Amino acid sequence: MAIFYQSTRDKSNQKTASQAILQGLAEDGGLFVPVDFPKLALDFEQLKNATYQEIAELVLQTFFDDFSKAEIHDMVKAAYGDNFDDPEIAPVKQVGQHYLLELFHGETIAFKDMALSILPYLMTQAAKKNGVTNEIVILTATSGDTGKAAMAGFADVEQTKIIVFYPKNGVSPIQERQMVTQQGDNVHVVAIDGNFDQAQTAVKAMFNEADLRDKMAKNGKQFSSANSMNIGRLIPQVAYYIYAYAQLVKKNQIENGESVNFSVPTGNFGNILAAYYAKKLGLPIRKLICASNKNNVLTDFFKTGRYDKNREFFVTSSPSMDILVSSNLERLIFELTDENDQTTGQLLTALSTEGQYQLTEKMLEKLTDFIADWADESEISKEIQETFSKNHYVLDPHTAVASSVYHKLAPEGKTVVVSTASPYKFPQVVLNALSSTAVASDDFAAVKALEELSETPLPRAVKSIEKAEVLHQTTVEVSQMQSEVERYLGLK
Ligand SMILES: N[C@@H](CCOP(=O)(O)O)C(=O)O
Repeated sequence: MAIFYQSTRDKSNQKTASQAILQGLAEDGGLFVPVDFPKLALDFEQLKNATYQEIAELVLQTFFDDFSKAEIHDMVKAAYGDNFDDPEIAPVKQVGQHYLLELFHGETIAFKDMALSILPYLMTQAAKKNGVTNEIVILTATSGDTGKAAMAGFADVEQTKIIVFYPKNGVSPIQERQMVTQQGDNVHVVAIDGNFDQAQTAVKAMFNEADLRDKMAKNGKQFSSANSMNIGRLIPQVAYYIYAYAQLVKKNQIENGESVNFSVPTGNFGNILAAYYAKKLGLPIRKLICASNKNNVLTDFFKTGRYDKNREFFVTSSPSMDILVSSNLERLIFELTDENDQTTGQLLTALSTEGQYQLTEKMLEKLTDFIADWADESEISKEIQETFSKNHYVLDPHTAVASSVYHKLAPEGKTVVVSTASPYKFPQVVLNALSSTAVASDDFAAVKALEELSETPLPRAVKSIEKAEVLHQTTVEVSQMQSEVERYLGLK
């Protein structure tokens, strides 16, 4: 059965998987979702012995069926190899009474590598498949992790250019250094005087700005996305939920068929939506814990059905989650409206014009798969400190949010906390949580102090940037983002 993808704002706008990946965002501003959601009879007696790569192949073959099995096999093999520093790719560790799914063993030590190591292959193969000879310009907004992972993935990939926008004062010093030292002839990273929401809104607007699109086309270029609005970013993330479950069965931690919870640090709603898609596919999941930091717009949404971004935007110690407009929620809203593209469009228009929308009672009743809460800065710090003193395990601040919220909600059943980044991306915050006396003059001093204190191996991703040359220093106002894109692409 061929799977088609429809826009959440116009169901008649349908594409094959490869076309949807190439496009990134639908012309009408909507996000692509499967027309018929696939189901799999997941046999964990077999899957418990599968490698990460085999599970990734299964997931990609199921969702992206206009790629051949051989193509998917080759792409998976190239994407998940010794670029990961753990042969298991996404190991599951027991910490106390729960489990941690470590998603930070890729090149840029954040969970974004799980999808961005394969997206460049999917993109270039999709271009071939559809006879697209245009240069594909990957336009990306980041609050810290996506940007570096996307650049690492697309650096020097033929027929592509990548442009990344990040909030100048809204990422950690290590995240920023990872980005500004990125090499590659097709890579451009730009700081903005604004926050992630402003960056993402401007990026989305550029996709569908008619004049810009024409100019791009006349110059043999077209946009795509490396953010989770691109279905090609989202679906590879489904694999690690299935793999985690298979590992728990293999280690006799759960019975085959037993439902588990996943606690997911949530910002743009991509990671937790991938978990929800895993559940729809057939994975036994009890509750999805949507864990937020002080930017707790999603906690309020799940508790009340009102999405209201009219609130203060906080810069926190978990910057990748500093988001008030969670893009992927649109895919869930589309389902809550019984796939009504008109209603979805109206709610999302209300969000951009009034900054809020309210679900009906009927829609709210359908939100049973999720529970939600948030952690403030002192709870994050306490969680890092307690996890280390009890288990000698160092959490990064994002994972600490998910762990803290898991402890707060204490759901029935076994829980996997999704660990989305290495603590070495946020050394000052983690060091301060672990020691009240340690002082570090800068982030690399904090890295060293943290390494000594925690005896946690230092990843090569951090070692390699300490002395690396800064290659990108552009900063623009939000209102100048489009003109910076045009300048870089030689469109003016
Ligand atoms: N958390 C993100 C923000 C963008 O999210 P994405 O999953 O849609 O790429 C980041 O680190 O940049």
